[in-house]
Amino acid sequence: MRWYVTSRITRLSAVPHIRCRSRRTTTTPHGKMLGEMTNAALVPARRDLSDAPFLIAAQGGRPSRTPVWFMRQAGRSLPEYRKVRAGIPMLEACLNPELVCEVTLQPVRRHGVDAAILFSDIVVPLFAAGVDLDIVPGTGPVIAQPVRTAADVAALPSLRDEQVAPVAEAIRLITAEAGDTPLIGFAGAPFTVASYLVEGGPSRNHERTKALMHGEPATWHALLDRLADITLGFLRLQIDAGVDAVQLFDSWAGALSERDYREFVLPHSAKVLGGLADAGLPRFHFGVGTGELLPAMREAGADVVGVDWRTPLDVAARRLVAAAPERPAPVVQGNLDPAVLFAGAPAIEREVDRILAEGRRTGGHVFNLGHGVLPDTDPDAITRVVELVHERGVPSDESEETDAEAETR
Ligand SMILES: Cc1c2[nH]c(c1CCC(=O)O)Cc1[nH]c(c(CCC(=O)O)c1C)Cc1[nH]c(c(CCC(=O)O)c1C)Cc1[nH]c(c(C)c1CCC(=O)O)C2
Repeated sequence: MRWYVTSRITRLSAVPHIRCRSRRTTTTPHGKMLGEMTNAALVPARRDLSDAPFLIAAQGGRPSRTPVWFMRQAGRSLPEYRKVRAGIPMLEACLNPELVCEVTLQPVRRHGVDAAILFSDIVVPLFAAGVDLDIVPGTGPVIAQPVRTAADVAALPSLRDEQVAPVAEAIRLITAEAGDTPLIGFAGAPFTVASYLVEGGPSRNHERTKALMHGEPATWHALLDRLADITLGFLRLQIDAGVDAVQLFDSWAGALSERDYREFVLPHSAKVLGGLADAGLPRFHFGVGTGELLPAMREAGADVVGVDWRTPLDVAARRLVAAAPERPAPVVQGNLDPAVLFAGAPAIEREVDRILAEGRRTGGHVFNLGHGVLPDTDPDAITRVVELVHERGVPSDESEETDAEAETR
């Protein structure tokens, strides 16, 4: 039981720079909050966002402008984030609805991005389920007792909805405040979450993870199956609470060969993404260094494939078309190198123009970085990218055939 989360909410309500206010009795224990939430009368109607460029592009339509948002847009690059987070541990922040709402909306207010992404972390559902872990500043998630045996896997707790009720509450606050800006929900994919659980923390080579995968495949598949269930449940809760799209982060999948990805990872990510198909929301799927995996990641059930800066967007689109010529032209997301934001205005303009041109030769483009915003990034550089994308990312000319369309002909 982590009642401190709710008691902290009460204190935060008195802090003037938090704009998001819960109208619910925030001191209510989680169990009671769930009781209230499952009452259909309290669930707000989903917003009509049919004109939102982000959702139109994600569905392969032609938006009025190229939509843009940034992975890790909420976070340490923003002084207003550092101010509200001061003294509050990361996981505690992620389970505080008012704070989550505030931090999620900060980059929307400042930069004018076309989508908000829920402020959370890939280990939040594990933490909420009772796994002993922490997010250590400058390091990332650290697991007290790494999961390495069949007995460890069997001992993993399941996730009950009431344990992440503060996340659902945060989503309701955000969607009430966000006007016509779509909200992206997210979760870590089974492989990337497993990597933290097995290694015990961040890892360069993922050697223990790969040892389990190859050495004890039955234990590996049991672990990923458990994680797929937790991830699917967490994303379903987010969808029920009102998110407008979801992104599955398989950040470290690029460490795998395509063969290993297909055998050891794809079926479990497909369980998650396939399990959300009936919701009818765009599903984004992203990893770093995944140039060789893009078709397999799409096959796992992605509507939009995220691409890091190593693979040009038009090349990515051609690979996706070649692998699945019968499918609609692929929609891609990306892929400005986050380090370019440190390179000054001329370099930023040049790179934005190049990426917009490459994005026109795909079935649809959602502008983003190739990975998350780095903590020391100048926020003005981010705002400038948004302005440039909105000014120059005109919709592709209807008469102009994209490379992807030409290949599908
Ligand atoms: C691998 C991964 C993690 N977390 C996440 C991933 C997948 C995405 C990716 O590849 O970047 C997902 C994540 N984590 C966070 C978000 C926020 C939403 C957004 O604005 O995109 C998202 C989408 C907040 C966060 N998650 C974390 C922070 C920093 C903590 C802080 O501000 O104190 C934020 C804003 C902590 C975290 N959590 C994790 C790392 C590597 C770190 C950074 C550690 C550090 O450098 O301090 C694990």
